[in-house]
Amino acid sequence: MRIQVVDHPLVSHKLTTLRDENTDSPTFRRLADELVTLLAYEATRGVRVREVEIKTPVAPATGVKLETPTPLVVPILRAGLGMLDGMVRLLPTAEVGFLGMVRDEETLEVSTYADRLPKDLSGRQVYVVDPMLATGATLAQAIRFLVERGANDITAITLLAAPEGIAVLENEMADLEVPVTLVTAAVDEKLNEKGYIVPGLGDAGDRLYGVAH
Ligand SMILES: O=P(O)(O)OC[C@H]1O[C@H](OP(=O)(O)OP(=O)(O)O)[C@H](O)[C@@H]1O
Ligand SMILES: O=c1cc[nH]c(=O)[nH]1
Ligand SMILES: [Mg+2]
Repeated sequence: MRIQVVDHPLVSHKLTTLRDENTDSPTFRRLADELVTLLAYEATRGVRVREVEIKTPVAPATGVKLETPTPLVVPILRAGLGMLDGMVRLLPTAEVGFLGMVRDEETLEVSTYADRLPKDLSGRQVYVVDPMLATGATLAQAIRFLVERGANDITAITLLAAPEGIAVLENEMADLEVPVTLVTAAVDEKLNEKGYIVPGLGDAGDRLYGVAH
């Protein structure tokens, strides 16, 4: 698995406010949206394009257009929804598939409650977005679903990642033929005994949308 930590002062600046417990929900949503735009710019460096010939008002020119089928963006509900608009702003022609996944706060086991992915992802390039990579169980399961459907190039974009979760993902992805890239704004120190990222930002879904039961 290729890992890219986006090291940029604007990313660090926005992330600091995002982490702050005094940041309210509207500001949190705006910052998550702004951050994903910056991360997506880096994450889409490998987006597939094809050469095209065009004519400018002055002369013929060679350029590129996004290859078809265009990439699939997959937000993991709930918190991943906070990163969707920023992604499709950069990739307006992308299709969107949804995965609803939740981890049990006691056991940290993950269950999938919604699967609205295209049935056949053969040869597709997929960008999966979720702000938090904690134990890694959620992203590992999501990536397995995508590979089973035929995706052949997967990039996960997160705001924060824990070293423990990265290790789990690397282990899970070791025997996959499919290239997987992780793009994140920061790798934090550790997980606490409740599986929360330290220092982290708390529960991303709750901070975006309110406490869910
Ligand atoms: O790496 P893991 O240990 O699996 O944890 C990460 C997951 O936890 C959070 O979702 P949560 O289960 O809180 O659901 P929500 O988005 O509905 O709040 C987060 O958005 C990730 O999906
Ligand atoms: O710190 C964490 C870990 C998992 N999910 C979150 O929203 N926050
Ligand atoms: Mg949550």
